[in-house]
Amino acid sequence: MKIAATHRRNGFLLDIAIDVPTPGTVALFGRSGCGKTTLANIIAGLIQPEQAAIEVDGVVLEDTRSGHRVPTERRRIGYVFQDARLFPHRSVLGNLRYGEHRAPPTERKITLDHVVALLGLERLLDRRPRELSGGERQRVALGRALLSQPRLLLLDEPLASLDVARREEVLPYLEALRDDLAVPIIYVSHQFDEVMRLATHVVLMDNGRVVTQGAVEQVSLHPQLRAIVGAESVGSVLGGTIVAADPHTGLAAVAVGNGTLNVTLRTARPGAAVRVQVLARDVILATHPPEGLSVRNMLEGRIAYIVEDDPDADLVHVDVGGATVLARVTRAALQSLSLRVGMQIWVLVKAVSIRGHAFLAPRPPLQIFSS
Ligand SMILES: Nc1ncnc2c1ncn2[C@@H]1O[C@H](COP(=O)(O)OP(=O)(O)OP(=O)(O)O)[C@@H](O)[C@H]1O
Repeated sequence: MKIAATHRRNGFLLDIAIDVPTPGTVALFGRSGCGKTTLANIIAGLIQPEQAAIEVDGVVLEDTRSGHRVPTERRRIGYVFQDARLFPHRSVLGNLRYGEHRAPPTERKITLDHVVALLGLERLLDRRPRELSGGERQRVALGRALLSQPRLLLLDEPLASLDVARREEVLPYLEALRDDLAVPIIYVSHQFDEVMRLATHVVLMDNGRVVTQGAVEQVSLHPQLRAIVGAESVGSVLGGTIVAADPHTGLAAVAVGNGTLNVTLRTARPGAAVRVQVLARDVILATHPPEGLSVRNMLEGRIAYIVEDDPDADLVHVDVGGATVLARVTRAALQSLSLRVGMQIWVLVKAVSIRGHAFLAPRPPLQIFSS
């Protein structure tokens, strides 16, 4: 998928270039007003930009240089907004059928049965949208978009109107959708925990431009992230593999870098890929391997960088064997421990401070063809 766009509006300039392999989930992440929705609308064909070159899976949707422009209704983009925008007078099934009818007959690969099972809609089919919770409405909107057989799913903050409990309810469905179908997804968000759970590629945007883009692990270390998520939420995302899982305690041992972290994971399966986030404020550094502590998570590493965070504290980047842990350390502690680049160091973190999510990389699609 290649997306390049330049667009000027009321003094705001959007100037973006993204080139990522498909399928996958690309998160457009940035603070309010940075241009995420503008870019999504350009991709959908709802805004005509000054310049654009948009190609999804080898199909050119727009190329302003040659004057080629596929009209919005023929782009085959499944656009899901913050509010579900369901037809109020139709049942859930009727809304799903509407999506189905929009699909070109030759492209009907994603079936109604598959979508209903994937999004857990079995018991809701006869209901009207007003009889659904916000999370259920979003699941139906996702189903309707999928049944239009999109070449791209464009999800613009689909969880933003939901409370925390409802968001948690919908997120596993989004994960299932990402892992089960080979439809490329663009996911607009300003919640980093959603990005960490869903994205295979993150585009960090600021003021209409790309600050950085790449894997979540890499983007989590970028200094400009702090301005968006806040100093308290700065932390590194580490990719790992589950080596052991205890269903009784809910704790899983996750191999990360050259060590192991114990992480609370609801659904843990040995061998599965996971991402864990360790907040910089929760990390303790020790210059010698400590003994007699209750903390069970300890990684050995070397200090790679020390970056000023604010007038009183620094962010210490510790390489723990190919992965990086961030630690927020006061200037006073930095000096009293004589921390410096290259130094051997032990990283300690409480299991409850680690957020973990099972993560499956996209794989070839299941057999979802109608018989
Ligand atoms: N219809 C419009 N007319 C003029 N300017 C607009 C319009 N919509 C958005 N803008 C401006 O364009 C810029 C980008 O807005 P956009 O909605 O794309 O940002 P965003 O990152 O999606 O923000 P949010 O997370 O709040 O939805 C902002 O400066 C905004 O004020």
